[in-house]
Amino acid sequence: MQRWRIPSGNAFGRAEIGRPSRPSRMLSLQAFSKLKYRTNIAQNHSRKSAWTNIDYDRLYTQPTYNPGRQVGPIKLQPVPGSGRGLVAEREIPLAETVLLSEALGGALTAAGGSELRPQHLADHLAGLQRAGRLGPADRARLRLLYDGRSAVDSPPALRNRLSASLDDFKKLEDKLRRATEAPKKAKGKGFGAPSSSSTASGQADGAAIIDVAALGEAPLESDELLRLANFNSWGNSFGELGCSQLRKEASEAIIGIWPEFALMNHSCAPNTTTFSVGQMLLVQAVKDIPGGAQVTTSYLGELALAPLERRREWLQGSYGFECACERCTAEASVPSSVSSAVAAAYQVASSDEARALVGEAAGGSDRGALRPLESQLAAAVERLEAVMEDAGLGQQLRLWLRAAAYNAYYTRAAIRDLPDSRKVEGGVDNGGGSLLFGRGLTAPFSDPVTPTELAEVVSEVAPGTDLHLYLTLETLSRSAEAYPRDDPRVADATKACLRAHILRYGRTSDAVLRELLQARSNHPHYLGRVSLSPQQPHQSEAAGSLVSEPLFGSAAWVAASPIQLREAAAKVASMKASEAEAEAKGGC
Ligand SMILES: C[S@@+](CC[C@H](N)C(=O)[O-])C[C@H]1O[C@@H](n2cnc3c(N)ncnc32)[C@H](O)[C@@H]1O
Repeated sequence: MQRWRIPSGNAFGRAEIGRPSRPSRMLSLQAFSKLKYRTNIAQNHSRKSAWTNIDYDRLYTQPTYNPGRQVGPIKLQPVPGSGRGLVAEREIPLAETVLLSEALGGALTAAGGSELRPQHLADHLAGLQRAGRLGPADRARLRLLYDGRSAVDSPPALRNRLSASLDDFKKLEDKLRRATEAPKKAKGKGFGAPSSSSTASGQADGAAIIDVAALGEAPLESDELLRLANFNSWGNSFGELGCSQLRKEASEAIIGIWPEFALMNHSCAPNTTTFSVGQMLLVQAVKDIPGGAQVTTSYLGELALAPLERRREWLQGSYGFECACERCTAEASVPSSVSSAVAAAYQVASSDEARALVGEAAGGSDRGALRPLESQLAAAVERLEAVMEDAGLGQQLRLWLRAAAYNAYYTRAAIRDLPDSRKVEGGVDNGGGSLLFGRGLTAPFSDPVTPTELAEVVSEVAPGTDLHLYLTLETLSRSAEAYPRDDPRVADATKACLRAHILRYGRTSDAVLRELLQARSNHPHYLGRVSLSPQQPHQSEAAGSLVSEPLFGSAAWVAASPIQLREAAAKVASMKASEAEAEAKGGC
């Protein structure tokens, strides 16, 4: 489902990733184990027993450890307007595992950084089927998933599939095994529809029955496989950046269908995060999910940080539904002064001109060229803050709206903290006026929204995701560069960064969490993103050392988002090429 690519196009990417050569500065911070978040989560855990016996330290570090498929306290039930959805059977506390799922037929992998699309997966599954490695049980499981046809217009068999219960899913494998082992006996014993757990036999409530054997009998046609891959696949262009290093596995691109995960509906402010560990897909609760609430994921990737219209347009185009999640509904209800301020701020930061300027600055050209852009960004962000204040919006909604205009906040902060601009100002932490802002704004952290708060904005809409971890690491990098180590602002940024990692990895030990964080921060992908400064600090390191300068020593990043950075760099390259061409022509 998430087919987005944070870690991609990385010039420094390697398939095999070694261990960092020396510890990162940030990780020596004393405050680590005393963190409030960590303590809260630990208390939470001791209060409520986990439903699973997964040993997370082993899962994250040992490729041979496989706790097998685990389905948490969730059930499948009809959700008005969304077909079926997964619902918590009881409270699922923050940092608990919701699912650990195995890919149907096995996930498809490729060299790290590759872009694997649903078509690739459909071809892979077709190949498995030809080779006899996608048998009746797998085919039946696939045919229980949503394939883009609406429940209303579909034939009766499909309607049954749309209302199948998760309990049925849990027991399906057994039944399918029986059905395939003794086809004659099992034939006609169906896989039942209604959501009560008594449907395990498939004969409850007089509901129409799906013939299990028949469901898996016919081979899947290529168009059917593509539809299933389109609506149900999850993928990433790199395997989990921390785990793959600790497990000493290649961080490969991956795409697959994890059947239980494929039953999860989307929210623009989800309560879970999802990532692959080897071939398994792990879904973790990133909020306390009350019993009876829907368990949601985000299909958006980086678009979680885009305005309502863009998100809706993309979801409609990719998945065929209009999102009416809590966040979308709340954002749709704000006064037009607020929605136009969001759109304006987003537009300033996303324009081609802005990207080109930022890209040029990243390439080391004159920072002064950024001043007009920086003023525009400051004005746009301040206007948004003012109209939200005037409209008396609540804190939650303000966070969502800031997330929708995140590029503006982030680009503004990124430009402000460029090394050269600090030189112009005579030091970032002097509290003096900024030449770049020139409007009475003083120290960098005097913005209405501080960079650390900004990182927390991401945690409202993309908690525990690659995006969240990446951006909080960048924020920490910037703070560590800008302020003395014992400055409270560095401690704040550290907390935000650790919180992101804790949300993702959940019930792991401090020691392994620390290693995961360090592995991610030293990953070549991250360094690739932060190395566009003229100094290229990490390249000065001795040959053979994978990681030279830890992320936290570098403030050489400047992009509004990874995608923007990539696009900006491309734009600058093409502008330079045209200039060179024009010059060459002029010369002739
Ligand atoms: C991966 S499936 C999710 C499970 C699906 N609801 C089912 O019944 O099997 C994706 C499809 O679910 C529906 N869906 C997911 N999230 C939704 C949402 N927030 N609002 C409306 N429909 C949604 C859309 O039809 C989407 O294409």
